[in-house]
Amino acid sequence: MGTGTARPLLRIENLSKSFAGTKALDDVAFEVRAGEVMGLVGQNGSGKSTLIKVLAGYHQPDDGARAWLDDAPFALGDGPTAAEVGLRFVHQDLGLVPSLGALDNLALGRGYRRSRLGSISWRAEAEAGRELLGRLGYDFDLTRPVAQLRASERTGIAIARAVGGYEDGARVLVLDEPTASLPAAEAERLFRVVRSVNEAGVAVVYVSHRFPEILGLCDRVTVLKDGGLVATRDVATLTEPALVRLTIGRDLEMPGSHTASDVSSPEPGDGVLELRGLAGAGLEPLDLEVGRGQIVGVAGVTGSGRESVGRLVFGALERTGEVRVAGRPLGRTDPVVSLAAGMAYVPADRLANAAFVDMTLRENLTIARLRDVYGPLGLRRSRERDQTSRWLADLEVKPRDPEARLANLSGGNQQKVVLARALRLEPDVIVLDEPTQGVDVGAKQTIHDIVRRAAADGAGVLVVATESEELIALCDRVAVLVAGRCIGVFDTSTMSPDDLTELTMGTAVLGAGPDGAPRLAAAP
Ligand SMILES: Nc1ncnc2c1ncn2[C@@H]1O[C@H](COP(=O)(O)OP(=O)(O)OP(=O)(O)O)[C@@H](O)[C@H]1O
Repeated sequence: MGTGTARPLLRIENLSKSFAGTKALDDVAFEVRAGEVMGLVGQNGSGKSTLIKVLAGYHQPDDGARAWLDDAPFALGDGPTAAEVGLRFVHQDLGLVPSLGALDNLALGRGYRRSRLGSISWRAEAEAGRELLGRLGYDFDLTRPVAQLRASERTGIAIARAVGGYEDGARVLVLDEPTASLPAAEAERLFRVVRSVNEAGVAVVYVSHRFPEILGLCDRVTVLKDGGLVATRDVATLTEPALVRLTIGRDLEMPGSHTASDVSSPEPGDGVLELRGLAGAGLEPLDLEVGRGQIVGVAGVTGSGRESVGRLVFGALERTGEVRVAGRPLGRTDPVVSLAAGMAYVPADRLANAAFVDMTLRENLTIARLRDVYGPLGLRRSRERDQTSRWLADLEVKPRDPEARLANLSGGNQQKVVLARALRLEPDVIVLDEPTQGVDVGAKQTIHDIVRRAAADGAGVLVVATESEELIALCDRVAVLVAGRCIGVFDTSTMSPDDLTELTMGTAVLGAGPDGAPRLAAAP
């Protein structure tokens, strides 16, 4: 935690922002004190990103908003002014060029250091880059394409680029869900980076749906709901349930433990999804079976092969081995073949791979199967709208308007629409890659319930996820990948999230204790 003082560094008052038909922010006040890490939380669509985008100058606020840095007023809604007063941003899309190394990415925006003759001074670049990333605790090859680095290292580069050498006047660093796609081990590393930036005198605004992070990292937290300010609290006075209550206005129900016994217990061999020697893209041959009514997870750190599994199963990546759906092998490696066989897939990067951002929610939802919204006179909009409205209500999507454009929804709400499209197909097999990434605590529970319901209705579900808590809460069994290889498929009823994290890091193995019960031991 930071060394927060009572002195306000950044202050915003009367901040409202209206979009056509939506008031994304309504008379919000927000303050960051010198030296502190300030959390910003709220349900999907509560206005967090809008607040950050107004600060960054991407959106103009409505009239009446006022802001100060160190008691000096400045205009909101203007990018150069934001940069000038010392506001720095790392957005969820880190804005890195994947094929370039850290040095080139650090130079993006500011330009390269040059010799007196005007040529790029690579030596100066390398020294400065090494020094800067070294201060944040990183030591990797600065010329290696960032696509080949760990996710936390990429985030580190984006942070290093944002704060520069600190000498260039960084006062407040805003991090928008920096750990959304980081597994626990890598998130820990990032926290150290955040702390070291903070200790160097830069205040931090930290946006996250992961409340343990907020409680562990922040000094204070501001909660938004429906565009309005709910509360600002010292985290020392809060517990996780209390923060949940402030955020969603109610307690979380205790997760109902999912058991496949809700439906007829699948017999061995009743696998609706069978993977036989599935391999490709960093994954060594994997055997796995998912029965009807079962939810099976895949865990692994970045680079373990986890990222490829969903796409390999669905046929979106070239694979070897066999994938069977309801006993029948999928002939070709082709998503069209997988869909026709009764498999639906929700990819992790929904915007790049699953969303038609310029289309309406109705179009996004029904596009995967139009036959049941077709009548003799063509597409029946009213039927489409009815179906869409039902799904939007079921998943608590905001706004509930089937004619809203997907681009205008908050990130978490976009995720729900993409998920609804897959579930609407009533598939035999559902493959979910990071199903609740960027989704708020309440919506996460809703999504888990819906996935459980789909399983109870007889689907087989494969969930690939970075969060151990999520896998333990949702799955019956979890396959753990380490360095491309599956080290075992574990029963989640005997395992804690920490056990699972340790297994993914290769620092523990699961053996049998004296009473025959599974127990963790250090890896040999
Ligand atoms: N460009 C836009 N046009 C219309 N409405 C928008 C636009 N951008 C955001 N909104 C709406 O403003 C509200 C706040 O969205 P915002 O993205 O700030 O939420 P958020 O708290 O960041 O959510 P998440 O946790 O899902 O990222 C939402 O109802 C969203 O649909």
